[in-house]
Amino acid sequence: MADAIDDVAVDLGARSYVVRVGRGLMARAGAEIAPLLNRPRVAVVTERTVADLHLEALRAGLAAAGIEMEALILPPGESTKSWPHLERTVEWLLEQKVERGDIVIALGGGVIGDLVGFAAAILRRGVRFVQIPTSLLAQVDSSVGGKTGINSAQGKNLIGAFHQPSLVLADIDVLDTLPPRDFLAGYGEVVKYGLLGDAEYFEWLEVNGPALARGDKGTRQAAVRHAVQMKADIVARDETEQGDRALLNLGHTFGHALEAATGYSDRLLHGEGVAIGCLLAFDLSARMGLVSQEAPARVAAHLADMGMKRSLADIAGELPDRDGLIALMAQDKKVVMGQMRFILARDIGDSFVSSEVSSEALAAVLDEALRQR
Ligand SMILES: NC(=O)c1ccc[n+]([C@@H]2O[C@H](COP(=O)([O-])OP(=O)(O)OC[C@H]3O[C@@H](n4cnc5c(N)ncnc54)[C@H](O)[C@@H]3O)[C@@H](O)[C@H]2O)c1
Ligand SMILES: O=C(O)C(=O)C[C@@H](O)[C@H](O)[C@H](O)COP(=O)(O)O
Ligand SMILES: [Zn+2]
Repeated sequence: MADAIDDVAVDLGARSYVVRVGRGLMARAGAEIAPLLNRPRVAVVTERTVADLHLEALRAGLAAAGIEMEALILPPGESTKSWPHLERTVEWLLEQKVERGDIVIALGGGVIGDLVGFAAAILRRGVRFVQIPTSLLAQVDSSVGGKTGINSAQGKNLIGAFHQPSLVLADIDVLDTLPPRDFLAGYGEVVKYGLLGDAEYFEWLEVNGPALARGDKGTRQAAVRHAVQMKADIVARDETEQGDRALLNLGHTFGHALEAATGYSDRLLHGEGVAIGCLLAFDLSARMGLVSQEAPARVAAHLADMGMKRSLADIAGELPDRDGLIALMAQDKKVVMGQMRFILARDIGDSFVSSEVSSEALAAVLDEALRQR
């Protein structure tokens, strides 16, 4: 069923595009994408879980506008964001004779969006692509803003490019099939928006998070639209992260190190690492006297209410020691002249980028977090 669609513009001059958020967009995908096409065919890259649930709906939506599609189906999971699958994707797109004027479609969560966006960025030195995000995380975050790439054993997303999509179709109905764990991981990024720059949104989430988790469609559409609007505003100000965009990295210096430490496996999903990392960033800010102790307590209480992972104790198996974690954090892309930069908080909804983090405070926060395991 097609209800009202919310359009969020990402204003980037010649690279501007629209993020459409609403119900029934998959069935209308052909009509939405047709104006971008030079010829009525597209190449779709997806993964097995999403393909089994949603690929035929996309095929039908495209066929309704006379558009043919070929599909490549990759394995699901974070380890797909890697050189072997990038190579396979690029070679397949070349076999399909995808031309510079064609459109590639990324149908899936953030793993597929990041991988396929990067493949599109390097294919014939750049072809256009459309994001059809199917996870909560991908709808509120990864499908917007043009960060694309793959992981390295050295660290998260260390190989990639900025390559903006030409259109994003966030059909909120596809989230009906998302497993609870993946919903909560995506919710980690949702909460991040409130924490980094919008205390009212955080308050709204404290009230409405449970309805969102229960699948209420009005709440879902409002939550996704607001997050996308926040991201669009930040990206429009700072497309390539020279300044403000780094705020979107709240929790990620910790989270990415934990993902590398757990081998990009399902021991820790990206959004879970972000939620744990946000709380660690608030703990660090409190230890540095930047924010009151009540703030991290309130963040922890909301994560607990939602049944989310929130501490290192929630990660199964071995973790590196404090220095091992700091070594992983030192590969972060925000490092400047060897100095780590963190997103810290003055309050809920008031974060900032800082290179002035005392190594004693960082060590103390990590020691405390590791002691709780
Ligand atoms: N580019 C960016 O700005 C950006 C932002 C945030 C995160 N990311 C990246 O996104 C990735 C995480 O994204 P994710 O959480 O979507 O992971 P994901 O793509 O692995 O999807 C999560 C899980 O949900 C399943 N799934 C997806 N859609 C489904 C649906 N509709 N129904 C049932 N199952 C479904 C997938 O098969 C997978 O098992 C990480 O690699 C992270 O680094 C990128
Ligand atoms: O879009 C951004 O900018 C973000 O930082 C969003 C993050 O949620 C996302 O995980 C991003 O991929 C992290 O970027 P990275 O530059 O730290 O790899
Ligand atoms: Zn993220």
